[in-house]
Amino acid sequence: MAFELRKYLSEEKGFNLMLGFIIRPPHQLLSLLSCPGLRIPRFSVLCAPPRLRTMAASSSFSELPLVAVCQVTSTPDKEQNFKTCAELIREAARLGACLAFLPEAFDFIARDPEETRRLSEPLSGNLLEEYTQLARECGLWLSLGGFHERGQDWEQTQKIYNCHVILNNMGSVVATYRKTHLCDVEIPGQGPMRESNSTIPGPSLESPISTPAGKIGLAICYDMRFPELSLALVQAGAEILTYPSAFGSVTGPAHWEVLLRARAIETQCYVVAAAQCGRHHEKRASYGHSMVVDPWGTVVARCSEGPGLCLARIDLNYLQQLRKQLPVFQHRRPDLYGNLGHPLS
Ligand SMILES: O=C(O)CNC(=O)[C@H](CS)NC(=O)CCC(=O)C(=O)O
Repeated sequence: MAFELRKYLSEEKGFNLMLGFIIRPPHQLLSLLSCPGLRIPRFSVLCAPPRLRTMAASSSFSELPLVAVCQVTSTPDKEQNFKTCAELIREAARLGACLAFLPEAFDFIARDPEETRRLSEPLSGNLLEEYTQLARECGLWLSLGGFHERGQDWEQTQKIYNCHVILNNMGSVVATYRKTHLCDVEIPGQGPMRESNSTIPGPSLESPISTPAGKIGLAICYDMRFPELSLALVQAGAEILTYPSAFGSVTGPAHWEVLLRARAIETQCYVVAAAQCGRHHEKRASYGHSMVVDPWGTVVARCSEGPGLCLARIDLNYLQQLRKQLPVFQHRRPDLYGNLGHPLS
């Protein structure tokens, strides 16, 4: 994959590339591609390792499903945001991804709750229709990480749901999850976050959804702070956990990577976190650092600064092997602390 991509970027796009290799236990070979001079769409690709065992088996590394993680700076301009996301999604399709992940608030980031309400749409609105067409045109599955959704109860409540939508490659909505933990926090230096001013918490968790890359468990941003949720999702069969985010610029450096890697290690899942980055408007900025973590806890792909995308291969054989070698789910003691993360009904 690295070489295909390298060839594509250097021959067709004329980019200068650096290729590096890092060898680390357990016998993983990381191939690193980085392209410092790129403008949008910019790539930072740290490819999931062609593990020696996988290489020895019949399936080759380049046959594993490839996923793309898109990083953007949403503003209140919905049309411009769509253009940026569409460009990244088309690039992901050209690079051979089967699934592209967009961050929370990929549709817009407003200046205040009033503007959030005004710009919101129902799932049956124009914006979702445009993404439906895009998914079809590109033949790509899409994780739309946090759509400001006018739900059934909009007329009474005048509040929205923060809705993670999965579209299949025909553009059909195959899963929705409405953010259950709302971010009402005040961190010095970051500006207050009062998500519940405009948003209603979702009523339920959703069963993981089968995709060409694996079974995806749905969550959003602040949800990553609640391991009970990730344990519930993995016990319901998740292989990939997703945390599309607009993470704060103060909590980001301290918590972002640590939380994502912890969720990956304790659930033995891949973790995909598409993030907002940079300044959205005068009052708000996000941390960025979109990444994919493998079930061992290794960051196998990460975006560089600014809008762009990164890619990773999902190796479910490796995941199964690791779960056998390190069987933490057989070692739990619910008699001592209850069954945190009940299986979903
Ligand atoms: O406001 C919107 O339009 C979309 N929603 C968000 O951006 C939400 C609520 S303000 N952001 C987070 O949950 C950040 C969590 C975070 O930063 C942390 O857990 O440290």
